[in-house]
Amino acid sequence: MEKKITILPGDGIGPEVVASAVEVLQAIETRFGHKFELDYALIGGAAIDAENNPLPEETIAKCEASDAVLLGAVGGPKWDNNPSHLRPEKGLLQIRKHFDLFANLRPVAAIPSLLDASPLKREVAENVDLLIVRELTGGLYFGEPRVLTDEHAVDTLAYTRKEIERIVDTAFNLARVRRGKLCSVDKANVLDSSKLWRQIVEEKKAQYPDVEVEHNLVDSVAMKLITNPAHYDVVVTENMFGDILSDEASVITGSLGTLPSASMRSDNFGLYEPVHGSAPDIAGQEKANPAATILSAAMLLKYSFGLNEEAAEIERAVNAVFEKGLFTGDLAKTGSRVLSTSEWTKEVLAEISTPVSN
Ligand SMILES: NC(=O)C1=CN([C@@H]2O[C@H](COP(=O)(O)OP(=O)(O)OC[C@H]3O[C@@H](n4cnc5c(N)ncnc54)[C@H](O)[C@@H]3O)[C@@H](O)[C@H]2O)C=CC1
Ligand SMILES: CC(C)CC(=O)C(=O)O
Ligand SMILES: [Mg+2]
Repeated sequence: MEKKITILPGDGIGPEVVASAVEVLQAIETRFGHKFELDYALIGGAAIDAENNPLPEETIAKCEASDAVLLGAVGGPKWDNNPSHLRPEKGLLQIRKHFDLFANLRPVAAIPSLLDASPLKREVAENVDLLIVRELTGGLYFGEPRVLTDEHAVDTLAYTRKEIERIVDTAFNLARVRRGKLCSVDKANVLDSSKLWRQIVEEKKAQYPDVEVEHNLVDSVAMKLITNPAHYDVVVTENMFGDILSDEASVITGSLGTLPSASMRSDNFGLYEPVHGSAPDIAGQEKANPAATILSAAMLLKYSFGLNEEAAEIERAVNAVFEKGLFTGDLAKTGSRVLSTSEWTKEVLAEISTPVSN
């Protein structure tokens, strides 16, 4: 198969974890005989420094000419005091909006060999297999008006019926091919946008009689997600609620460095990125865990290219390295050996180039 992928390394640990994922994609090319044409472009702080624009036209053009996009992360203290139109995060929000990537899929599954790394008790973390479906192009991160003066600031949480319907349909369809359970998360006791959200989920229920639906308020979900995460199958929610809950869910696997994501629209085009940010505290030190980005590349192969066997091979290789007890610093136990980003990546590459013996 011949495909074009735009690579957006971004800032902080972004370039480090993306380099790992690119090596893994190249190993998959070799092993399975595909051709992935990779084209690099700027986003975030790196793009502000080079072009004074967090999302240059050239980056958009390259992504438009590709079949999928792989992104690292954006942001860092260097740009923290920039005006909002020159913030690295603005570039990320803009690219999601430009490509109408309304469905952010964030799977969180317990990894047996990491159960000791999780701060949760083994019996709480094991058997977790949930999918957060986060609305990504509306809600609090995009609503107008926005105002910022020294005396007054406004953010707006707004949704149209169409925006809610399409993310809710996506979540119902994912629930029916998983375990048939959907939890819609809102704040309908306070927010009118949540009242409409809940009403639409109720209306849609009849179209999906095979899916069991519950409504939960976001504050109690924040508690239940770490006291009883195995309760959840598919969780659908507003943009910022999903952002917060998915970082929280990283305690289930023990590190943000393990959680991948896919940002999709209705066709096969997608942008794939780890759930974590640019981690300035460990950037440039070879400390980052590249698993989340490597697993995001696996999601890319599966969702955008339909390469299920290749994606499964990446997941197998990552799990095999964990099972050998090989970890970067975020997951290593006190006193045990810590692998650098590139050492850990080499272990994954060795797994992929060694066909499994049965
Ligand atoms: N998608 C994106 O590009 C995102 C960008 N950001 C930006 O990133 C910057 C830093 O934000 P933070 O709140 O610190 O969140 P963060 O996710 O970058 O880091 C939070 C903590 O997790 C650790 N961590 C994150 N990824 C890791 C990995 N792969 N391996 C090992 N440890 C890892 C970091 O070292 C840090 O202690 C900010 O500028 C923020 O705006 C934050 C979230 C998402
Ligand atoms: C710019 C932010 C919304 C990025 C973020 O935290 C995320 O998408 O997880
Ligand atoms: Mg986030």
